Amino acid sequence: MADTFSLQRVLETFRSSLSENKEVYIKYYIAGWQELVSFMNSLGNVFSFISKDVVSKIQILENFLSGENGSYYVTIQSMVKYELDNDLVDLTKRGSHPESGCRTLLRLHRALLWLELFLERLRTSTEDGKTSVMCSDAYNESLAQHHPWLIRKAVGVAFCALPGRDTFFDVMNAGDHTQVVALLGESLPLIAEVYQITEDLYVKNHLLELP
Ligand SMILES: CCCCCCCCCCCCC/C=C/[C@@H](O)[C@H](COP(=O)(O)O)NC(=O)CCCCCCCCCCCCCCC
Repeated sequence: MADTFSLQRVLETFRSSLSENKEVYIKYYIAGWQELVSFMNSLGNVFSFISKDVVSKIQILENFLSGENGSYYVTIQSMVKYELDNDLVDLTKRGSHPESGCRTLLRLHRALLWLELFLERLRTSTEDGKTSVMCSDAYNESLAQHHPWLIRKAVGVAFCALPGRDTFFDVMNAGDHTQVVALLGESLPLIAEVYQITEDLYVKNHLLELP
């Protein structure tokens, strides 16, 4: 993996994560997150408490994928079926399976909604738009409701350290601003589709509130 972030690569990994019959490959789903983490790291140390959490969740899923039952973890769909069929998920309170694939992926899934909302704001923003406001509005509409007060406060502080819109567009490495906006327009439907497929699967299996 190259060390400079590119929005194009995020787009490609999320595109690869969708199978022909609309299942979601965990391998590419977490690769997409890995790209986003490297982007966040390039923005500074204030974000390291966030990236550490994402990295540990990526790691949990990677361990399942490369473990002896890895073949059940190829897609989100196969993981859900396997873990539920084998009672490997703590459904109502934390017990003997505190780090199931289902609950770990749910955390990333909720964050994917934040990403979608944030990128949509960024895409449609005007030159005087403030990334910190876009970020926190998107956060309040999504992830914030799942986070306790202390985390919300820490996240609020991190948002204040975000670079402005111009710098943000530049570090995405996707050409000039018009090109970034175009690429965002291309990426967003894909991210939204991956989100929706996962959401429907989790709704169907009553997994949206996993502890
Ligand atoms: C570039 C701006 C970065 C702003 C990131 C905004 C999202 C805020 C997420 C805050 C997470 C706080 C850290 C702790 C979280 C955990 O408590 C909590 C619960 O986990 P648990 O049930 O195992 O305890 N974890 C989570 O909710 C998962 C959080 C995942 C956050 C992912 C954020 C990735 C940001 C990627 C930035 C990419 C920018 C877009 C560029 C194209």
